[in-house]
Amino acid sequence: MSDHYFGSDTLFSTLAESIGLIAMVWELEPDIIHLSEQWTALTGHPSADPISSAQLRKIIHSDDLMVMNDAILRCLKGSDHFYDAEVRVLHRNGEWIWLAARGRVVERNAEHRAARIVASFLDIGHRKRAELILSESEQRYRAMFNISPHGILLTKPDGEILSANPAACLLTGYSEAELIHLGHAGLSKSADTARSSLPLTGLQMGSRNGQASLFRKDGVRLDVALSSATFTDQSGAMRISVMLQDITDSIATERKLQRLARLYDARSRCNQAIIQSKTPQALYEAVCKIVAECGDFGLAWVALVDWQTRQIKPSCSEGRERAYLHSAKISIDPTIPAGCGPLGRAIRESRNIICEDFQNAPSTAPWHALAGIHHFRAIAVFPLQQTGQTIGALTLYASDKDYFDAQLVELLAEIARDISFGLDNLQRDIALSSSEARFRTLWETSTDGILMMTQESIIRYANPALETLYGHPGDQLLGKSIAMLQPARFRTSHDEGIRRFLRSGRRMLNWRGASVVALHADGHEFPMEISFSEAVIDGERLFIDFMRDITERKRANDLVSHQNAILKMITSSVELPITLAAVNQMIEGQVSDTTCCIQGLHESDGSFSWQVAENLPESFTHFMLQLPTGKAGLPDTALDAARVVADLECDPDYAAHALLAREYGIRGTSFWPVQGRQGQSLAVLVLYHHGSRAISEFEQCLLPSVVDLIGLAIENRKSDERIRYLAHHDDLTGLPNRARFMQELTLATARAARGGHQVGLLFLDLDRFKNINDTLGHHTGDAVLREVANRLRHAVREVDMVARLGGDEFVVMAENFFDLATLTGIAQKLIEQISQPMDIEAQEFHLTVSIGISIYPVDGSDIHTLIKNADMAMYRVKELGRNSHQFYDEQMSAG
Ligand SMILES: Nc1nc2c(ncn2[C@@H]2O[C@H](COP(=O)(O)OP(=O)(O)OP(=O)(O)O)[C@@H](O)[C@H]2O)c(=O)[nH]1
Repeated sequence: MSDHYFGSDTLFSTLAESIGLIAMVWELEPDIIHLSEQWTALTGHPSADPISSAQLRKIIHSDDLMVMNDAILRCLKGSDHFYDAEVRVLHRNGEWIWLAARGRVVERNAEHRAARIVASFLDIGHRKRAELILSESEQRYRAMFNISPHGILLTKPDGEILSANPAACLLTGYSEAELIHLGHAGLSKSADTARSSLPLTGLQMGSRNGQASLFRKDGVRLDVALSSATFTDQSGAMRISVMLQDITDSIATERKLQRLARLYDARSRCNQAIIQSKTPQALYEAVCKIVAECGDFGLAWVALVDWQTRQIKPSCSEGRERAYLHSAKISIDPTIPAGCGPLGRAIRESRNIICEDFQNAPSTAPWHALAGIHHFRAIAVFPLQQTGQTIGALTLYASDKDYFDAQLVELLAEIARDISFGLDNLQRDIALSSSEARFRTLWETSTDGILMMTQESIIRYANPALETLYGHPGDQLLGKSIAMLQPARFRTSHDEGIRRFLRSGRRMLNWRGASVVALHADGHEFPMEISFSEAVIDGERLFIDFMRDITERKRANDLVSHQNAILKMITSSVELPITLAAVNQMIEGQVSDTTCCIQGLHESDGSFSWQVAENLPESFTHFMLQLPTGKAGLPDTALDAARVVADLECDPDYAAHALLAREYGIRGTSFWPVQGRQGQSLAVLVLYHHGSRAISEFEQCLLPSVVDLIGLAIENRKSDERIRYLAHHDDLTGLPNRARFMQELTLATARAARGGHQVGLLFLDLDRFKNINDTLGHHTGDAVLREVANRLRHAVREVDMVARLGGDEFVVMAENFFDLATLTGIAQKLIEQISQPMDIEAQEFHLTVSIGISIYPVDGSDIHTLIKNADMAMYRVKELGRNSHQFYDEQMSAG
């Protein structure tokens, strides 16, 4: 402030200085501003010299000039004061400082215009800085409030909403006004009153952090994260700022993750159940329970389908809404609405069907009302398959729409596939266990020996029958070479066979029913039928051998084929000794340690006259043959009934030949009488046993039939002989018959033709034989004929043949005669013999005979001509008076 001014008004000056407030005195005309020292203190500018208003304006911030102008203008317009004109003044140090100016008009001119203004300044820099910070903070808060992506509510502690930012409006779907109207409580209630109310716990409690659910205006439930802070507003009232962050998605994701984690757990638990379940029903129940629990499904159930009736039947169900199934009608019949729902389609089409809005989908219309009661909003159906065929479905109901996201569906589908897989396994297991049981039974109870051997012929497995078959305990077989079951001579060919097969696949042996020779543990060999197959068991290629002891079968077959051979021999007229030798051989093949002898009876005297015993020493059989029946040889009863002598040495009846028997290594014997069809004794079959033993059951069966066979052979032989005899002999007289005679005549004429000699043929016909028949009967006639034959046979040489042609006609054939006189001599001798009286049946007969003679080749070059001519000559004799003979001559034929 200038000295002259302040100096001239000491009071004012003193006042100004003392209070330190007055900074300037502005004389408006002329424009002079006097500055005090306080100005200097405030602005750093000198105050000794007055300045003009223009100079003042230069150091006032351009933004604030208007403020200064307004203040002055107000004074100029008549106001005496101006207050708090806040302006920025450039401090001498170059910084802007805030000053609040307050002025007063202290002098006016005659026109009452302000002539002098006194102004004081207050340093308001501190306040301005505070205001700035506050303003910036406020701006930041406002900005944050308005543009925050998170909802912010300003509330009273009682939950009344005072303000809501745009994000909160966006989040909740309500306007700010609506929110203010609703308050906390309203937000935590759904607009849809049917839905449950979830409290905004965090808001109500005013906790700093929390989580809550609220319902949007459109009814959608939101999950929000809460972050609240309590503060006091300018009025000192307590306020709460609540920040809402929509975490619905992350909560949903988290829930899904949790649900998935639970379902993954469920899957592993299901897999456990699949392994542990023994039946499909147990599997369904276990899986249903697990899935319902882990997936938080209101209902999980397994439906089974009956394809014939098209009915769906719940196999099991789990979940709090199980009652749904009592009322729900579900089918797979596509012709009715109940069959066109997700379950019906899923089963028919064998595919997963997910319905994310169960209560609104057209296809689920039949169940909308019921589903509403049970809060089902989404459904997922996963068909279950067994061996490729859909047998039902796993069906799950969730209380939220869109519950089944892709990941969940995939997981549940996997569980369904696991169940299907489990069902197949279970079926396989059941089949396997029943097959295993069957196999076990077969393995353990089979009468066939079964062994499995490696490619190296090492025995891997052997069943109990095999042990019995070979006489080796099982533990002695396992791990051993199969060679121990084979006679040494077959081992090399077995090994070569296996090697060849492994190399080329060629089978030299019949794999089904090959006959081999097996070696028993006790060293004996026995016939075995063996069938092979190949299998890979536990990764190892094995040969499986099925073995059957065919000793009995072979014996039976041998027996049958032997019997057939013997029967053939019998019917083929093979010599009896050869046939009986075959019988002995058959018995010796069937009965171990036995040698046979068949001792035949002489037909006439009943003594043993022949024997067949090719395997007994001749000295022994000769000795035995000599022994009379009932003495030391065969027992008295040998021809009547079979008898067994187990040990000759212990039987006093056989003391005589026990010694001899021992010499030939014979201990026991048995006798089997052979009888003919009429019960007549034919022979005895004698079995000599090399050890002391009783007859076995088999032998008891075998030997009677063998004995019959022997009887048949002997009788057949006799019949044969008879037939053969009758074929060539006259049954009545025993003379060769016509057929035989014709053969012999043929041969004789052939010989004569070759040798150039002659054959004489004498044709005999008894004279008036008919009378005998007629008077005394045929029987006597037969006796006469036999006597005639006898006489004729004895009347001629051995070389001359006598035959009966039939009736009372006989022929004599003479070869190698010298002349006709020889033939005449024969004829006369025959006539003479016949004419001798015959005593037959106490009567005497006198017979004569007429004889015609022809000679080969002169009287006929063939036998028929020869016979005819002899016959003609005989008739000539008859004509001439009988009882004589005639040679044929050609005139007889002419006559
Ligand atoms: N007893 C018996 N009579 C037989 C047999 N075969 C034929 N006769 C009979 O033998 C008789 C043969 O008679 P013939 O040769 O025709 O006549 P005959 O009485 O001998 O008279 P002649 O030959 O003219 O001298 C017939 O009565 C036959 O029935 C037979 O086997 N036994």
